[in-house]
Amino acid sequence: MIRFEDVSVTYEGAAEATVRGVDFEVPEGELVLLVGPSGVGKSTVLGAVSGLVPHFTGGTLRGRVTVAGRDTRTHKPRELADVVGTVGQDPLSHFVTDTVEDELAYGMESLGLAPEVMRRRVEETLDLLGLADLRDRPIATLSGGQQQRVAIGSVLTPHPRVLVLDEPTSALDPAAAEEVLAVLQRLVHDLGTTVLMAEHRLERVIQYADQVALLPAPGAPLQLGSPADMMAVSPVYPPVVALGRLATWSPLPLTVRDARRRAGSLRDQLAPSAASRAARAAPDPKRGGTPQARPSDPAPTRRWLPFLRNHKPTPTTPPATAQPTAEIQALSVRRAHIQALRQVDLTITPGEILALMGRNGAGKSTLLNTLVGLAEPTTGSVSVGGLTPHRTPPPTLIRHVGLVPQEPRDLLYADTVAAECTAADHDADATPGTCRTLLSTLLPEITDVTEDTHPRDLSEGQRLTLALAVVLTARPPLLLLDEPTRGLDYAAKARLVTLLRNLAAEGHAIVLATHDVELAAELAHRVVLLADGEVIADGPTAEVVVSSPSFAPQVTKILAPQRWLTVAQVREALG
Ligand SMILES: Nc1ncnc2c1ncn2[C@@H]1O[C@H](COP(=O)(O)OP(=O)(O)OP(=O)(O)O)[C@@H](O)[C@H]1O
Ligand SMILES: Nc1ncnc2c1ncn2[C@@H]1O[C@H](COP(=O)(O)OP(=O)(O)OP(=O)(O)O)[C@@H](O)[C@H]1O
Repeated sequence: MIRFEDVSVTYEGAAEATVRGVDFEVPEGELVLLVGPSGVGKSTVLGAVSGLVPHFTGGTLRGRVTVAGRDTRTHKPRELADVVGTVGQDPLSHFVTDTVEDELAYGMESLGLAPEVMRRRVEETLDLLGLADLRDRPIATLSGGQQQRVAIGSVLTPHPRVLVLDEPTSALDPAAAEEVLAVLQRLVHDLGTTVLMAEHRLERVIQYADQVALLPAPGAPLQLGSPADMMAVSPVYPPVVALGRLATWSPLPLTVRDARRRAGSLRDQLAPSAASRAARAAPDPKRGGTPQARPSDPAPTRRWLPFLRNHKPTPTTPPATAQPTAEIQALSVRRAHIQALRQVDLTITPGEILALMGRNGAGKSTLLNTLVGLAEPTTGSVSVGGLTPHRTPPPTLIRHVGLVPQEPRDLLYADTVAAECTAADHDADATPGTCRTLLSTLLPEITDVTEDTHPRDLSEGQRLTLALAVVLTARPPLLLLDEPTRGLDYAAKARLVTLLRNLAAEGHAIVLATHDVELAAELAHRVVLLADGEVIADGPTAEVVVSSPSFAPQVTKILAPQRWLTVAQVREALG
């Protein structure tokens, strides 16, 4: 159904081809997962299937890509639209109409389907993707995850034979991701739909793949094989595989269920450390709970950019006497007729890393927005460093709080990476070069990107890192990140974890709104769960996530009833 014959793509101005010698086939009715580190060219391969590369992106495509027998060099994307449905990384750029129902119907209208067929498929898709309650809503008022579900729904309704999906679950909560993937699997199994999908959160998707197409490094040949074979050699792999590699299980487990079946002896080996951890763990006086295990590395340095040194500082529990960085009291926010937050109380203290979790639409972004003055309290109060955010002028506020938004492009407005960094230095009154240094430290590969690259042409991970560098340039005591691991591979995520731990050790308070349960398990001191605008749990990470089937990380599920959160903890305990 999809055939690549010795394909290489070179973007304009690039010294070398982004992908080269790509040669593989995807048979009809298979789901193939495209795996590889950030910036390796996954979106480029996907774009070559939908025709967006090179017709829309520019550059040169050598070799041949055919989809259902059509050559994508000679067929423009719209001439492939009846066969290929594409969801890119940025749902907003997809939408052509204003409301959910219109958007679901649009693709079918352009193909001239009969009104009764359109009606039926819209209803089916609203049900399948849990969008029925949102059918009349303007798309612009939906949360990030709700928008992503609409974007997926809008490509499903025309029943294309081929689906090309670039990180389709990146903004979805864990339960919604499972629902969407189950729908895709049904299409593959029941209708013979062919799916080519790139996704960084392999823990969510690997079990659905028939085959894995691996791009291990820039310019390296693409390898196609069974998920287990590819996971044995891939530089990127989910925690279940990391645990399998650590325990030398063969074949490698790909699901929590597989791993649980083999975990008996590992649990036995870990039992003494689990018992001694339990005995050591003193109740946390501040929160009345058991603190999670913490690395016992050297004391943190006070230097700015300490992550330059590759050390793991001890996450600090803030002293009880510390002045709060931010305080939220009885906060309610109404947006149009939607009650986005209800009576939220939250105190954020210096040095703490707090993960805000909850289903799509629970109110996480709204809460972050109130902290940076982008949303106003309807009732209640918000105070950051003693200031009321929505009444504070931005030049003052950026020194107190910075938000890396869900769509980094909402923050980036210059035409080049260099101009973006210069503007950030200027806005923050920082020494020229501060932003650029931050950027290269966060993402060493950024040196491959010229100063003149348009932020739009960066890969998703690169763009997010640029936005993070821009925000950090002003060194705000409160750093907010909305879904920061969207588009990041495991290595970039590990660098982000080190960076954020070090910032916290310096006294920065960090709040992450995230659906990435593995990130929360690894990084957060505390998890606040929101449901329908209300706080339903607030406590140490281990306590909040352990009891939740949706929010527990893979290692916790595999090794229960012992309470381990990450592979790193298990490795340390095994010595
Ligand atoms: N339109 C474009 N013009 C110039 N360079 C581009 C363009 N699109 C992508 N690139 C570059 O090509 C490389 C591969 O990008 P691509 O988005 O395909 O990688 P990716 O594997 O999908 O990355 P990620 O996982 O971070 O999304 C990156 O260095 C990127 O900067
Ligand atoms: N401008 C708006 N007008 C009306 N309703 C809105 C607006 N922005 C958000 N909402 C609604 O407020 C609720 C909370 O949205 P919010 O974006 O805070 O959720 P979230 O928890 O961040 O979701 P996600 O995980 O999908 O990003 C949702 O029901 C959303 O549809």
